Amino acid sequence: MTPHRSTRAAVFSAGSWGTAVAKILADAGTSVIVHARRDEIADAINTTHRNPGYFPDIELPASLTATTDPAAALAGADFLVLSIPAQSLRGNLAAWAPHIGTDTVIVSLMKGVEQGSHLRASQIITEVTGVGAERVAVLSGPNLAREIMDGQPAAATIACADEGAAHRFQKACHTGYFRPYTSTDVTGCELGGAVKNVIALAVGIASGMGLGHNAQAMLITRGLAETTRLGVAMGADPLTFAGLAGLGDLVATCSSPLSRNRTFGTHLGKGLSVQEATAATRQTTEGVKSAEAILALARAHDVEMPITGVVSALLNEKVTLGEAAAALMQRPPKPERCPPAPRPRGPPLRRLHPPHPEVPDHARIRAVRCPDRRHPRPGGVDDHRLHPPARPLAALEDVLPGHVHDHHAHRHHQGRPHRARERLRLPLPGLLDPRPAPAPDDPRPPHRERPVRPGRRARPRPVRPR
Ligand SMILES: NC(=O)C1=CN([C@@H]2O[C@H](COP(=O)(O)OP(=O)(O)OC[C@H]3O[C@@H](n4cnc5c(N)ncnc54)[C@H](OP(=O)(O)O)[C@@H]3O)[C@@H](O)[C@H]2O)C=CC1
Ligand SMILES: O=C(CO)COP(=O)(O)O
Repeated sequence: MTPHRSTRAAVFSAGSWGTAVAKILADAGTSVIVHARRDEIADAINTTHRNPGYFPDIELPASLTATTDPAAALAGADFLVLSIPAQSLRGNLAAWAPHIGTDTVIVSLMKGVEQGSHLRASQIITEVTGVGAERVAVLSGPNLAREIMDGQPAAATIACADEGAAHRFQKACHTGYFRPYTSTDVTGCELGGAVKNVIALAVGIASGMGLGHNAQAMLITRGLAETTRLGVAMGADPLTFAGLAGLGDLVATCSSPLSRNRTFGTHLGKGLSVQEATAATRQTTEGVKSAEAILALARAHDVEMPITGVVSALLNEKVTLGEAAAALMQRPPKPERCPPAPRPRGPPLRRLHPPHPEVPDHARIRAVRCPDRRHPRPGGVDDHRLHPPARPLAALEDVLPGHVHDHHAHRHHQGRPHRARERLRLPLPGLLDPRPAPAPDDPRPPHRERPVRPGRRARPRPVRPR
């Protein structure tokens, strides 16, 4: 926490999080210049040391200055800190790229996935600027900007393929109230930040519908499970999702009324249309724009994300609130965590994991396959790719056409009415169908045990993919 004014950071955006991170950096002793897109905001920061657009009541450090000129902001910058809406990153960055220095480390604060390309911010940065992964970092964690502006303690994770770059930014933003940790798991940190926004929408919806803390905790916990599944499939370290950028951010966002995503969800849960909820929201709500892109990633990686699926369907106004809740609750029963998976037969893993520059091939394969098949996979994640769900997701398939990849249903139910599907077609009597969840169509118990001969110890039998 030693002052180091010789370190320079250019923060691109004078929005909520950009302003808060600029303040953190300045308080940590870094020399900071903010790039605002509006003259009046830049002028106010320079003259009154306040940001009237976002935090009119908070005095900013006097050392913090602002400009609307990207070249001036980027001159001599050690760090370019980006904090604009993820969907607007590509176009803006293309205009700023010529001014980025050859040694400048680019730090993304953004928690969204681009529509159409389905890329995360760090990938867009690499693509647009041509800068190598060793110079692209992300900062993510439970960081509600308002609390940080009030000087309340918080922590975050800075991830970069180059640990040295992460350490340098850690030093540049470490203050008495902000404690950054480092990591090399860029994919995991970014996915944790992007998917939690969608889960926060779901929790907000539940809260707006008047559902209680049990329901909200269920969404948080199962939301974490589906985030981890996607992350592991994309080469992330499962343990990242137990950290600040995973569970930490998920809990903060899903439980705080300060969260824009949770608040947007609450509006929907109270019966506002998507259009009305958008009109009631002034600031960036990344989950609304990212839900469909995240679902597309889930499909591409053959991962189940039922909560993201229903949120996306609600945002597209394809289902009602009651149908969405029923679709989640009437999914066929399954174990909370899948047991150790056998070595997968069928298509090689390589086909399911398209190469990615950030993750060496051997690491990707190690992340999902334990060399000793008697042991759980690292992190014990219930990973649909290696252990397909015992029963189909037919209930969800009806409300989310095309989402569910259901090998079991294809094998066993072709040409026959599906009980779960039939059930959903019935008009829902209330918010939730009070009838019991559909009985499994598969008469086999989830895990058959072999009869054990006296004197011999039972050994687990490899589970056949269904
Ligand atoms: N707020 C928070 O607590 C946190 C936010 N984040 C993430 O930070 C990112 C930014 O969010 P946040 O600061 O909250 O958003 P805000 O809505 O508060 O601010 C957005 C900023 O981006 C600018 N902006 C908006 N649209 C465009 C555009 N099309 N082109 C260029 N600039 C634009 C705005 O300028 P103007 O004021 O002129 O409209 C403003 O400076 C998001 O990805 C979010 O998920 C991450 C952690 C915490
Ligand atoms: O990312 C955040 C907290 O970590 C902010 O969440 P919202 O964008 O939902 O306000």
